[in-house]
Amino acid sequence: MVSRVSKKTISYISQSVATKIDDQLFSQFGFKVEQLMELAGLAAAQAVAAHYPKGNVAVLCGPGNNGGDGFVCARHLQQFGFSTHVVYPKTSRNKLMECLVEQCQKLDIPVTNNLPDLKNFTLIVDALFGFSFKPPVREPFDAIIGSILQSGLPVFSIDIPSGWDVKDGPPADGVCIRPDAVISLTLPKECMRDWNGTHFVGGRFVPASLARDFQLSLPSYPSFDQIVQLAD
Ligand SMILES: NC(=O)C1=CN([C@@H]2O[C@H](COP(=O)(O)OP(=O)(O)OC[C@H]3O[C@@H](n4cnc5c(N)ncnc54)[C@H](O)[C@@H]3O)[C@@H](O)[C@H]2O)[C@H](O)CC1
Ligand SMILES: [K+]
Repeated sequence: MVSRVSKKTISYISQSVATKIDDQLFSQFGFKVEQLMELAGLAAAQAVAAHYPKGNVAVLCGPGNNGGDGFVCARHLQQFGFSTHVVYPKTSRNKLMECLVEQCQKLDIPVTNNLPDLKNFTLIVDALFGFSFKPPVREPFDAIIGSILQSGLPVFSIDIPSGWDVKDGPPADGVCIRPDAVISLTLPKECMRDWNGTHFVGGRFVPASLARDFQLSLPSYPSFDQIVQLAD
């Protein structure tokens, strides 16, 4: 059972604060992106495993670090006994992403540019875009999101439902993910203020001094838990 934390006790942060926190974690606190991505992806996998029965999961991975979280999540879900398939429409030439692809392939997790036939899947994990998304969705992602909406499958979004404006949330008429559940990393972004669906928080790595500097109210994680679930 994942511990509950009231949404009223934690901060909601802007795109620029989220970016500055990341920059400080790397430049002032000695972290490598791989370390934070591994913790973020593991937290996402734990939230999926807590909320859904084992099944056949298609993990949509975008070209940035949100996509990186998705690769890590797919790998951990496979270890947890889920069957996972990564959809990676736009290959990044950066070394970290190449290693993440190889790690999944060596675990016999298929990594394809295109969507597989979704009729045999039970869940979609959305790791297309996170807090650096700038609307509107550009191709080929618009068609992919359209297919996901048509599939009717439940979607679990990592950090931000893809296609949502990081501040203002879902576009009135644009293509975007309509999630069943979300995990916010570090803290929820502003677009999540009015979200009343299932909402986890993970990313238990922010040093207390950084939280003080940014006046962040972080969730109080119990014991050695890596995720909490928000309640009213
Ligand atoms: N401290 C933390 O919480 C950590 C969070 N992590 C994850 O990192 C993402 C943010 O990653 P970033 O690389 O900055 O950007 P994104 O992955 O959000 O997306 C950028 C990527 O997407 C392309 N893009 C942007 N807008 C569009 C568009 N309209 N259409 C198509 N493509 C678009 C852009 O070109 C980039 O390539 C955060 O959300 C967390 O998930 C870290 O893993 C660790 C620390
Ligand atoms: K996402």
